[in-house]
This record gives sequence, structure tokens and C-alpha cells, in this order.
Amino acid sequence: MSWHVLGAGSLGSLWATRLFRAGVPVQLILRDPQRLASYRQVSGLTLIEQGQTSVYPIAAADLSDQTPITRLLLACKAYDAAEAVAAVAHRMAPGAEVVLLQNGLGSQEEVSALLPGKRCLVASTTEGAFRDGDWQVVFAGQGHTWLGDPADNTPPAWLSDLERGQIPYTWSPDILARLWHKLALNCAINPLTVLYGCRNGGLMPHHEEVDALCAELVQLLISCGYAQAAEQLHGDVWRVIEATAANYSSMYQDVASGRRTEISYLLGYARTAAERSGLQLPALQSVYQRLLEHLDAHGLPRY
Ligand SMILES: NC(=O)C1=CN([C@@H]2O[C@H](COP(=O)(O)OP(=O)(O)OC[C@H]3O[C@@H](n4cnc5c(N)ncnc54)[C@H](OP(=O)(O)O)[C@@H]3O)[C@@H](O)[C@H]2O)C=CC1
Ligand SMILES: CC(C)(CO)C(=O)C(=O)O
Repeated sequence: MSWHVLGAGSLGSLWATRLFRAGVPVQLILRDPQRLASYRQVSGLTLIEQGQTSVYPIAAADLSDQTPITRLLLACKAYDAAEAVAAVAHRMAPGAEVVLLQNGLGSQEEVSALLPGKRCLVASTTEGAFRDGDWQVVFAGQGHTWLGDPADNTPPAWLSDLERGQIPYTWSPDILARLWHKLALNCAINPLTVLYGCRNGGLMPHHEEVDALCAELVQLLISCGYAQAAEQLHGDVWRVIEATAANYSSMYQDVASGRRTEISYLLGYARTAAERSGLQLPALQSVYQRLLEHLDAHGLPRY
């Protein structure tokens, strides 16, 4: 059975190339005829990994293709996920499954609502990749991917495709806790790196501000039922800041490149959840407001 990859950007290409080279059938779904024409001008997707460049001639079609889809990897940004899935929803075969690679929370619910009766699995990854030009992706950071299904803990049969593709993964019975923990970590680090214009390690002098955010995010995790994730949060935030001190956060990179951020699916989602729980989180609120002002000043969307 073939994988369809919707969102042939950094992570989508990283998955597609590894599946393809392991002999797993895979095809790309590109957004329109122009993108398809652009792809056809090159010989395939290029993966640059540990200084080695390889080109993989992966089949592609645009959204007008009507081939049924049985396994879909959705690798768009969180804010594009629902619209992208809506364009292929009618092609989903009975029993089709979808893997959602989006960061943050909120997009998963938007997508599931568009695919009633279809299994939507969610993923959280620490792998890192970036686009180094059109149809060319750099595998920048080895990592690990956790996959799970909040509605059904039975591992899917196709996990063996990931083994064939040497995509390191763990089937996770508590994937929502993992996504919440990652969301909290991103809320504690990413906005401050944008506001201070610094690498992750540049937050070390802002210890008090990071700690105040962590304390509020711990309250939020507990009130949402993720006490274990809450326990680890503070230590993990500082471990990540130290381990990735030389890196720029993804939100910093988005803003620096004039790209839309995933703010609604990170801080926005956290604020809404706090409101629902009746929690006052002043440090989070203040960072959110300052971030909105920063986005305004840079002409970037507030959502
Ligand atoms: N990159 C990374 O290292 C990591 C990313 N993530 C998360 O993974 C998700 C994907 O990120 P990333 O791969 O970096 O994003 P990219 O921007 O590199 O890729 C997104 C892709 O989605 C495509 N796309 C968007 N809308 C549509 C549509 N309607 N139809 C078809 N294609 C569409 C874009 O197409 P086009 O090329 O035409 O613009 C683009 O190729 C994000 O939520 C991100 O936070 C998480 C961990 C690490
Ligand atoms: C862990 C962290 C903060 C690393 O930069 C990240 O996930 C991101 O930048 O989005």
C-alpha cells in the first residue's frame, strides 16, 4: 500500500525520501499544477544528510489527482493542515489512516473533524530538517518520533514501514501527554527567543522570566490532567536550553525569515486551555501580548 505525503516541505520530504529509498511505495501530493511543474523540472527530491547529497525520483501529482488514499502523511504547518486535508478528504479510502506531524495542539482536532470515521494518528518529533531551496531538504538534526492514537492504542500495521525506512520511532500510549509537554516547552522557550532576538542559549540571563513561565505552564499541565509531564517540565526546559544553546528556535527562524508562525497552535492553544480551566496565567499572557506586538511590528500574522 502506498503512502501519500501531503506537504512536501522539510519534514514531509525527510519522511518521503527515507520511505522511498527503503522501497516503500510513496507519492507526493503537491498543492497545484505550478508546484507540480516546478517539481518535474528537477529529477526528484534531494536529501542532504551528513554532507551527502542524494536525489530520489519520487512520484508526484497535484491536488486534482483522484487516486484513492489509504495512508496519508500530513506534513504541512499546523495552520495549513485543515485546508490541505479538506482538499483530499473525498479521496480517503475506507479504513484510510492519517499521520499528523504538526507541532503544537489544535490542528489535530481540526483535521479529525474533517475526516469522520478515519483513523488520525498523531506524532511528536525531535528530528530537525530545513529546506535549502526548492525540492531540497537538509536533515539537520537526528532525533526521535513518538506516534500514538488518543482514541485507540492498537499500533498500526504500517509501523514496519518506518523500520524499513530507518525512521526512529516509539509507539506511545500517552501521545497527548507528549504533545502537551512539547507545547509547554515551546511556549517557555520560543516566544522569548523571538522577543530577545537570541539563540536558545541566550535565555540563560533571563532565568527568572523562563522560570515564571514554567511555573504557570506546570499549573496548566496539571489542570489539563498531565501531572507527570508537569513534573518534568521545568528541568526539561533548562536541559533543552543548554543542549540547544547554539540553535535558533523554530519561531525565531520563522520570524527572522518573514514566515507566519504557529503561535495559535502553541501560545494561543495554551491561553484558551487556561481560560477553559479558569486559570490566570499573567506571565504567559504578557509574553503573548508582547509577541503579538512584535509580529505586528514585523508585518506578520497574529494567528
Ligand atoms: N522542520 C522541522 O525540523 C520540524 C517541523 N516540525 C513541525 O512539522 C510541521 C511541518 O513543518 P515543516 O516541514 O518544517 O514545514 P515546511 O514549511 O517546510 O513544509 C510544509 C509543506 O506543506 C506544504 N503545503 C501547505 N499547504 C498545502 C496544501 N494545501 N497542499 C499541498 N501542500 C501544502 C507546503 O507547500 P509549498 O512547498 O508549496 O509551500 C510545504 O511544502 C510543522 O507543524 C512544524 O512545526 C516539528 C519538528 C521539527
Ligand atoms: C525544542 C526547541 C525549542 C528547540 O529549538 C523547539 O522545538 C523549537 O525550536 O521549536
